[in-house]
Amino acid sequence: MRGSIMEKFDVVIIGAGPAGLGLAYDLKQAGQTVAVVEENRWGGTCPNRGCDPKKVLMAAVEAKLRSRHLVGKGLENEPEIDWPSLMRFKETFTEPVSSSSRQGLVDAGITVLDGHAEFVDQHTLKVGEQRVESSQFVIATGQRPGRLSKIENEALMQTSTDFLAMPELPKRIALVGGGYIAFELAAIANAAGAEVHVIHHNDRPLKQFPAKSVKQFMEQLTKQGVQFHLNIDVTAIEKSAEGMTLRDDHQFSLPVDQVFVTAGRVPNLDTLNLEQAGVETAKNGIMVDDHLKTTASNIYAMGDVVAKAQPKLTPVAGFEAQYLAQLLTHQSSAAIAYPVIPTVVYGVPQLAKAGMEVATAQKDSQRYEVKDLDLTNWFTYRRIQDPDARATVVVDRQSQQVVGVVTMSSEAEHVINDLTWLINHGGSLSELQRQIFAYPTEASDLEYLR
Ligand SMILES: Cc1cc2nc3c(=O)[nH]c(=O)nc-3n(C[C@H](O)[C@H](O)[C@H](O)COP(=O)(O)OP(=O)(O)OC[C@H]3O[C@@H](n4cnc5c(N)ncnc54)[C@H](O)[C@@H]3O)c2cc1C
Ligand SMILES: NC(=O)c1ccc[n+]([C@@H]2O[C@H](COP(=O)([O-])OP(=O)(O)OC[C@H]3O[C@@H](n4cnc5c(N)ncnc54)[C@H](O)[C@@H]3O)[C@@H](O)[C@H]2O)c1
Repeated sequence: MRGSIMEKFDVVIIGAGPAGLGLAYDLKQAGQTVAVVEENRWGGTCPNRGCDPKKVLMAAVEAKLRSRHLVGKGLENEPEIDWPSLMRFKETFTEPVSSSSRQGLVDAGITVLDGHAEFVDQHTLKVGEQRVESSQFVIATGQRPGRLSKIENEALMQTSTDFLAMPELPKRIALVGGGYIAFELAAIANAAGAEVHVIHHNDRPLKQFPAKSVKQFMEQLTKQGVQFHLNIDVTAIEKSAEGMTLRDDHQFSLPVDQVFVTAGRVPNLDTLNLEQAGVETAKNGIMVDDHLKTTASNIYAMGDVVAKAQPKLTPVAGFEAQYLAQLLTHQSSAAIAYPVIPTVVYGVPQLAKAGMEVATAQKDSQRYEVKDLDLTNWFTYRRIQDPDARATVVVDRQSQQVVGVVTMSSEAEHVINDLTWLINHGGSLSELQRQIFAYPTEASDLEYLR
């Protein structure tokens, strides 16, 4: 059966995550006819099973660990995390997301299509039994957790989505793969009382950050109780009466109750029938040019599904949506130009970075100065008794502009936003001394970054 054909749209967006939703509203406001297709929860990864629920759980972790640092210094006890109650609190955020995201589109006059989208040809999409025609398409289908198919009984491994919806906290947890997600989920489960193991296949977990900073970060998490197992290639999971045991091909054997795969995410492109539309892909996503156009002239892609050098994050997806809104409404024809993008690994402490890699600066020491600062005794960090607070700042010797930062502390999310703003505005460290920041805060401390 050919299926019914809907009206022809100006733009059809596939995927209702932060990228898809942002673009849909902007195009509609500019007078275009727009449809959005979603096969799962409206709102996408970030508010349903990513950033937002994770950060809600992190609020309890922050309260607990920050209290721990002040026991005997004004506080008597460290609070305990009640997992079921924390999850109920999290659900007050996640539960309404899908229906309110969908309804928001309907209220704005945007057509919503529930179901899996796949291309029939360059101008036609199939959503269930419906065929949808459009002048232009935008693919914003995001990523999903990658699997480790070579591991025996791999199906026993759960994903970050399962973790963020766990009604009960298992006693012993293993996370296989040491990236952003593993470190954050480890910090949460450990603070909530589980025995937590992070297993990584080489000696460079969190490889996006300098090895020295990752070592300092791991030392903090190890002191809290997280157990790291480096250079271990898990090859099998055996189910037993007590739970399950992870093994490698050598001596490694680890009994746990639940295992999560945290070994990277893969782009959602394999079931889109992209070859029918002439859209080419690379290993890490859909190939686009510097206008986010795919190899098909009327099809664009944005957000996590794109093969790109930039980190795959919500504000990057939002930035690309804003860019495409300008391009598709002919308000701009310029190539996309990303600002410096900050990233944070959440926990207590947090590890954050922005701008030039420290290793790149170290290779050109004539041009760049790398300042390594121990912030632990600065007022901000002493006040909250942060056990270890650090910053590495890269400065261009000639212009004195700050070009890169890595920082670890309980305040790192704020420090990195302040310094990313400085980097993007070509500011120097002395610029910070000419500002009046509210005192005493982490921002007013920045004048000591000399
Ligand atoms: C555990 C976790 C924590 C994270 N924490 C952070 C964080 O702290 N900060 C941060 O910036 N980023 C974080 N991220 C990343 C962030 O969630 C993503 O960068 C962001 O959601 C990308 O937005 P997107 O719109 O490109 O894709 P998504 O949000 O993934 O949305 C894509 C949508 O497309 C739908 N879809 C896919 N295929 C089809 C199809 N064929 N037909 C119809 N619909 C389809 C999907 O169901 C999904 O709803 C985290 C991710 C995870 C998993
Ligand atoms: N705070 C944040 O901003 C945040 C938080 C979570 C996720 N994210 C986004 O989601 C993305 C995916 O996160 P992620 O942690 O899944 O991926 P990741 O790419 O950050 O880390 C996965 C790690 O697993 C390792 N690995 C791969 N195969 C393995 C194996 N067989 N055994 C052990 N280790 C293995 C990889 O070497 C890699 O270091 C991030 O890159 C980021 O874009 C961002």
